[in-house]
Amino acid sequence: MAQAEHLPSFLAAIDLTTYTGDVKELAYTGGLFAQATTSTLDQAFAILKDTVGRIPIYLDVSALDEQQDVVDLLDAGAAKVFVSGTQLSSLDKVPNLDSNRIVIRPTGDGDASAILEGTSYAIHLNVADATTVGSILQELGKNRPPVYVSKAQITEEDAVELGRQGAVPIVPAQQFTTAAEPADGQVRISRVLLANAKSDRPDGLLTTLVTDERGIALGLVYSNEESVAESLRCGRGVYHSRKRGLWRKGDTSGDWQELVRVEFDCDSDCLLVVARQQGHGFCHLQTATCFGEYRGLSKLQKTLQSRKRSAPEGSYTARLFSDSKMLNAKIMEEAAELCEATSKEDIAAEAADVLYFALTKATAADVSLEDIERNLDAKSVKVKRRKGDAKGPYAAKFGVNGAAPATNGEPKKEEIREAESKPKSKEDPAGLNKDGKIQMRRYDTTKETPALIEEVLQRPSQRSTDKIMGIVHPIIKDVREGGDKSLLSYTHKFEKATSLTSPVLKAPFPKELMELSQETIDAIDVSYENIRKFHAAQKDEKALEVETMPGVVCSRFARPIERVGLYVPGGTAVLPSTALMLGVPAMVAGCKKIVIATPPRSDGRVTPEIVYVAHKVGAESIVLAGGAQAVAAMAYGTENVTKVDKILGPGNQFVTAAKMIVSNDTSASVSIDMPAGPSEVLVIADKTSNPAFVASDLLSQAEHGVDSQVILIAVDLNEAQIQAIDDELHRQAMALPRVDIVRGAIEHSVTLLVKDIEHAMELSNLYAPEHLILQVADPVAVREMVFNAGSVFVGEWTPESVGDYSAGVNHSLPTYGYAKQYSGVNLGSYVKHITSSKLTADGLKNVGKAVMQLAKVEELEAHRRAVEIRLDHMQKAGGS
Ligand SMILES: NC(=O)c1ccc[n+]([C@@H]2O[C@H](COP(=O)([O-])OP(=O)(O)OC[C@H]3O[C@@H](n4cnc5c(N)ncnc54)[C@H](O)[C@@H]3O)[C@@H](O)[C@H]2O)c1
Ligand SMILES: N[C@H](CO)Cc1c[nH]c[nH+]1
Ligand SMILES: [Zn+2]
Repeated sequence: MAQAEHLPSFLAAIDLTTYTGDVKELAYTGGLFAQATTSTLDQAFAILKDTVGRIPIYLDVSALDEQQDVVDLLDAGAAKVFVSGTQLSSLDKVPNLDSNRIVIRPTGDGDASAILEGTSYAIHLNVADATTVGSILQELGKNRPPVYVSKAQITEEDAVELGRQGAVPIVPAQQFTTAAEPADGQVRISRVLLANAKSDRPDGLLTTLVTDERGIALGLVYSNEESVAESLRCGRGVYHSRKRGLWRKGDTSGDWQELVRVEFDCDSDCLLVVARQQGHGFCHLQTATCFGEYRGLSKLQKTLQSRKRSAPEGSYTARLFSDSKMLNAKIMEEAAELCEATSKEDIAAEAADVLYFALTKATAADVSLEDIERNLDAKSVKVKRRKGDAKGPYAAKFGVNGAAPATNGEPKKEEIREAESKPKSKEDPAGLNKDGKIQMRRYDTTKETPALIEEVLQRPSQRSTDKIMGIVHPIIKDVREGGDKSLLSYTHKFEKATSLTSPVLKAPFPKELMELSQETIDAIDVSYENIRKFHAAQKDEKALEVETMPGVVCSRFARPIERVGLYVPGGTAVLPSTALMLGVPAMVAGCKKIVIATPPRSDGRVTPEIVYVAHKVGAESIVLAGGAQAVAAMAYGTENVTKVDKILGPGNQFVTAAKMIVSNDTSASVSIDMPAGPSEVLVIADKTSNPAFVASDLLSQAEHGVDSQVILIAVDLNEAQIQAIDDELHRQAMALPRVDIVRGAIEHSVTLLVKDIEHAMELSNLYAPEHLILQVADPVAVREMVFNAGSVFVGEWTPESVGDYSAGVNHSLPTYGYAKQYSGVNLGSYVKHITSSKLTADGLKNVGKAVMQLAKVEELEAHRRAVEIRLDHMQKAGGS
């Protein structure tokens, strides 16, 4: 499926060696395209610096040898980079790099369609003629990725035709013109810009939204080719008035507009003109917009700008503008108050004050909101993220980033902690978990309200369900309709496994795909055997039989679910242990077809450990796909993926949402195990616990993902004992390879101080953790008090990780509080229970009266007669 993306109407190719910065008319629309080579790198950085946030710059970097140069160019704000296939495979591994910023540049033009087939990256085609492009585009159909096209001798007709087909033509900048009558070989900007325009009006006019640079709507007008061409020519807002024809805004009122940008909306039926309004405003009523005056920050900016021009002498604003020391003092004062604010209202009020004084400082220096937002946008495209640690005196002041807390009147650590113990809201920014020290926020339940404790026990917020559903529904539909081809294209997109040609690996699995070290084989074998034993013991070997009345025998027997689909996550970590946890019970239960789905690596292969487990449990196939697409393929089946009856296994929000959707679709006829999402653990520790053990258990779940959550309930611990756990947590975390993930998880993790084990268990049952660890004096007795938990780990010698891998219990467990109503995966998850009843004649005589009476009550006469007819028959037979 093509990436949903807003494409420019064209790119104007410039030569970095001769570029002088004169791109005025071209800057109003489209983007600039240039070749960055080792010798033109400096110019490339210069143009990016010059245009960042104003003109999108597209760079062909296929001649650069150093990947770091490419990343630096993206960091400097390049909109997209055009890369070779070899560069792509290494760029793939760069964290935070948005795949939408990469365009693949196949070499040669012969087999472009073959290269395009199945890829989800945008493509740059360098072709001989427009007809070839036309036919390639047609062949690729609507769902193709974005295509950029350049051509040796490109004419206006070529560019227009390409635009019509939805491709982005690349035209040498010097060929572009704003002249009404172009000379030979020239290309009119307005024509290419409007190539794909669609008017939904009978008069052919284009509905035009006019906004300011902040995106605030100024008004709605109309345009046509003539007005657009004129607008580009003179750099002003020019429109088409239905009464007066060509309308150069401001010619009579003086309220004219400086043109900033012209572009189309997503489906090219509405033109967007971004303009800098001069004079009173856009509206004929002399207001800023046709919808009234500005509000919020725009209004504040307008007021400050006008005060700067003419503030009454002695007024407060005039003082602020003229006294920079006073202004700086106000900014610091308000920032400090914002740090101290805790309630929603106070934070809103203090943040407003900070913004007011900050904007005053900006206005004094002629810096506008638009400049500030451009700066924010430029930062948002950075690939290399700043660590964002607090610096210098501020780090010391708050004792973060390992800095010693300041003395000399500055708050000491104990003072901060003291402040911490005051009632606070969940989002309290003064929480101890600053990004330097890895530390959980701490709440004393004897001092806080129960409502606050319940609030802090909320799971980390997940992306909105609507948003996730909005992403997942189309994926499911695509795979259901497009089968293997769609499934593959999603794998190419998400897993970047572009070399993969078949979405399924069928058993018997080739030996070379499961080559492992002997230690790994031994470890898998030990775990396999323990999991097998524990799950085999859960088998109902014999049917259950109960004689409810003399001659009335009820029984229940189990049968395996025939075809099961097991989802083994593979996004943030490869989890062969999950393949064991799902595959072994399926095998023990006797499921006939075991299908395992897991996202492949970018080389298209599955981790050998997973292949080995699949082989051991007798899986019939491995679906090389992840996410919602894998779930859909197993729910509905495709040409090569076997349809299953039940889908089991944990996964991220896309996987969980897809499981929910398919299980609700009666036409899919598929059930699921449970919602199992981000890992979590709750540890209850008392004075007998070992701080290092406690910290290690918390960290073992925190390292799963930034959305994991870990909770410590400290039972009657004193400050030194809690501090010992905190210190251990920080020390051990800093030594972990996944420390960044841990940091993210700890952000929304908490320590709760309670007085006794009863309160600890009350909170634990309320939270219903996926894993509950009891590091307390009498853990077996405390286990009796557990009502809601996925799996319990009893005593100091039972780390949670033994359950994750090898003890024999299952690690696929309900999260997010679902332990209140769901069990974790167990043998019962793979079987159905069928009941049967067998009556003798006496049995029917004994129970028949009750049946007939109830059937009568329900007025279901046929039910009643089914008994009566038999009883009559017995009577006749007995009488004869
Ligand atoms: N509760 C349990 O028993 C248990 C056990 C193991 C793992 N887990 C949890 O399972 C989760 C695994 O998540 P994961 O992400 O590592 O792997 P995953 O395999 O669940 O998800 C990866 C897939 O997500 C899809 N995806 C990613 N971004 C997408 C996007 N923007 N749009 C659509 N699809 C997208 C891709 O298809 C990708 O293949 C973790 O939260 C982990 O803690 C839970
Ligand atoms: N703790 C996870 C379940 O929440 C499972 C797992 C797999 N590998 C390591 N841990
Ligand atoms: Zn784990």
